[in-house]
Amino acid sequence: MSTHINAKLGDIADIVLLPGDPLRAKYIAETFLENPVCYNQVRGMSGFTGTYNGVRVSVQGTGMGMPSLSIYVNELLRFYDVKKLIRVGSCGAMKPHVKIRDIILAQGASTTSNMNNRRFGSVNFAAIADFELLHETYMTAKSNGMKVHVGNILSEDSFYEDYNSNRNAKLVDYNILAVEMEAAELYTLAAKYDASALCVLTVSDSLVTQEETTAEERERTFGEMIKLVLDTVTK
Ligand SMILES: O=P(O)(O)O[C@H]1O[C@H](CO)[C@@H](O)[C@H]1O
Ligand SMILES: O=c1cc[nH]c(=O)[nH]1
Repeated sequence: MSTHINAKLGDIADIVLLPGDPLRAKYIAETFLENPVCYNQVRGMSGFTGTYNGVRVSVQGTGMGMPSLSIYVNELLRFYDVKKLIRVGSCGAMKPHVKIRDIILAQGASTTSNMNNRRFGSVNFAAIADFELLHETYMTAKSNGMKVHVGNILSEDSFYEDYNSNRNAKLVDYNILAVEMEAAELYTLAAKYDASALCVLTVSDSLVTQEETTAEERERTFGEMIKLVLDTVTK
């Protein structure tokens, strides 16, 4: 048992999917996993373990933002020996060619967060995905005929920013595909604890066109992303 996760060692699988929303964790467990068992309800941040293709997989909500994700990922890595962590999140598209409902594999995560400044001082640590996990997920997508974007994203500290600021224009020039709020911390912690991590995102809205998906559409397209990830990690 750790401070924020009320589970015994062994209750949580080696492979954990990480949605920001704990209700999405419940939806994923109930829709995609066989025999899901809830191992955590502390603060309503649900965690479940079940099987997919006969392989044990867990799904743990992380909350929104890097400080919240950091708590859950630290505890999964330090106290539950988790080896593979795949964030399954939503994001806002920043480039015009990235459309609503598209899927992004975040090869790297640039960040505005102060968490890495505190860790590394003047060094700008490059928070990157695990190469094998990224490659395997990309190959699964290709063999399923799915189009995915692969590239650099922005992990932002606050949701309500002025996204049309000059800063964002600069980031777009430098090929930042989309914005979300957790990947950089996930990648940094995975590097520290020698684990494999990847962030897979579905575009829920566009900062370019101001379009948004409906809740129903989001559920359906998130399903495509979840299946891609589960098919990859249970091969
Ligand atoms: O859909 P999730 O996984 O929560 O991800 C995105 O949505 C939240 C903001 O609405 C942030 O957590 C952001 O990263
Ligand atoms: O963090 C996020 C997630 C979705 N859309 C955004 O604009 N930002």
